[in-house]
Amino acid sequence: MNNIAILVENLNYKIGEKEILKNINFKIKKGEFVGIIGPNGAGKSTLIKIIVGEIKNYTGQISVNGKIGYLPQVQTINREVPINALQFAKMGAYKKKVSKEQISTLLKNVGLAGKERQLVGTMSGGELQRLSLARALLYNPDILILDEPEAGVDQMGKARFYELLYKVKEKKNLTILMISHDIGMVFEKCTSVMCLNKTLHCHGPTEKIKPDELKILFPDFDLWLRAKNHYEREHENGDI
Ligand SMILES: Nc1ncnc2c1ncn2[C@@H]1O[C@H](COP(=O)(O)OP(=O)(O)OP(=O)(O)O)[C@@H](O)[C@H]1O
Repeated sequence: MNNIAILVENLNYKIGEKEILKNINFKIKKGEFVGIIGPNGAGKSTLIKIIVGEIKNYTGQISVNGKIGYLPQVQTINREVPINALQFAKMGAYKKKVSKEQISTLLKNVGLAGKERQLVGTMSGGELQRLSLARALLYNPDILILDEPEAGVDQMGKARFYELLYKVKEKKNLTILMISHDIGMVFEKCTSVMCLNKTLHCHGPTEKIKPDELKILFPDFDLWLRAKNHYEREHENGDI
């Protein structure tokens, strides 16, 4: 288990008579950046909720080696609560004492320098996403789990965020598990891919997943190709 971050064995989960996840088995090694893809209703969020401990009535074994930092979707964050970026980030520290300077440095590292006093409700999707990352990092996780970080974030914000994630992963030797609907971005940034649709259809290093395997899962595969071409056009000058 030493070099394994997450081990899932014989996982099954039902809601009533409906099978949501069926016989899921996989290992994620430390330091991997894994993208979970699959159609709507495939069970991706359910799998993550099981790994982070939100859902408990499954059968099978889940072993997690390290502390998990969890980033829910931006849309689930309540923008009505009148708190500023500093207060929001500080919640990630739980009971640990952190100084304002520590948080300010972290905000700077995620590209939010000087935004300490800005109300969370007035932030863009991209800013809120990076603020959530700062909050999760304050907890010093070994494993970061993200549910659709691109939701509510524009294409450039998304590319910047994935680039930032990759840098943080390298610097802190994190393992990342991320649900995404942006197949193009997953193939650009992740080291491996998991294709889920109730069962695990394919799992392996990004370069070893064959387009034919994805075509079976995604009727709108052509859309992905268009998204990929768009991404390449936007990045032809090497900008992030
Ligand atoms: N509380 C619930 N009661 C009944 N069915 C549920 C419940 N939560 C999830 N489901 C069903 O479980 C299945 C998997 O849902 P889940 O949210 O994990 O899928 P997903 O792959 O994350 O989908 P999406 O990409 O649309 O977010 C879906 O068919 C969904 O309708």
